[in-house]
Amino acid sequence: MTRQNDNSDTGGREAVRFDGVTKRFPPNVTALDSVSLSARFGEVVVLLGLSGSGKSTLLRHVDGLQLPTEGSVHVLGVDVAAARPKALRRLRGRIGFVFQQFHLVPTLTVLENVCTGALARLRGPRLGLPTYPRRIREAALDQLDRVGLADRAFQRADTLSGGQQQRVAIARAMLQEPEILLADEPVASLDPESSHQVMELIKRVATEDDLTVLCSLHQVDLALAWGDRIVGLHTGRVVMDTPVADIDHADAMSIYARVGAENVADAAAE
Ligand SMILES: Nc1ncnc2c1ncn2[C@@H]1O[C@H](COP(=O)(O)OP(=O)(O)OP(=O)(O)O)[C@@H](O)[C@H]1O
Repeated sequence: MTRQNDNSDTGGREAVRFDGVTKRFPPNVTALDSVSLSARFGEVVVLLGLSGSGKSTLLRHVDGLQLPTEGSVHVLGVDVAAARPKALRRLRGRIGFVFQQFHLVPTLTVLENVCTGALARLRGPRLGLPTYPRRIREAALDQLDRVGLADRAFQRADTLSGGQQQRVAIARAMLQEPEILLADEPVASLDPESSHQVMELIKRVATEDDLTVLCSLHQVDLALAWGDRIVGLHTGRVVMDTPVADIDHADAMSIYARVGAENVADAAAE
């Protein structure tokens, strides 16, 4: 599926834009410091940085879970801080999430877990697979097929491996037909092989669906293998914003070296 984007509400090809975003938490933490960046449709942007550098805070600004202390965030053409509750709800419906801990319901079947991705679009609670409309069940099965797990549809979610559970979580997110996918350390709990499989899948769905992905990672090799662009954060500042094609492993590692990172920031400012 290739989405035809209506660029009238997306400000051209930008799906996400941060302009001078600073986020402070009391009493004196600056989690984001004058962050400006943008992400285009279909682009996989990987956020790298030390623990505490601001990656999760940045992701939480995309769906308005947190609002900037200064600056602005535009997502799919919507000024997130200025959006009314209804507009914010609608915007959130266009954003999918994948988390480190998968957040599946362990006792439900794999297929029902995927179906829950449609809950925001359905009225009223759903208890049990038959309570979902047939078209949702079929679409969920299609998404499971896409992530290579259609044959596991009727197993309990907790009988799957970690890598498989994350693929189910991606199928659930994709059932929502999002335009943006936020992935907060999606492979942090996985072994190296499963990590590559999950990142390969994220890259594939992004390409197929013209989906914008913002994904925080701690593994430079995965960022280089599956990202289109790397944004490096260091104490809340963007110290690198570079297409993957233009950097090598050593360049990317400089994000983690305090002195190296500051040099990159200084060079970028010159
Ligand atoms: N709600 C909050 N209240 C106070 N401080 C916060 C809050 N959320 C984040 N912080 C602080 O903001 C800074 C950035 O945190 P954030 O979680 O964004 O980093 P991170 O790069 O995602 O780290 P990790 O890789 O460990 O997940 C940290 O100093 C953190 O303690």
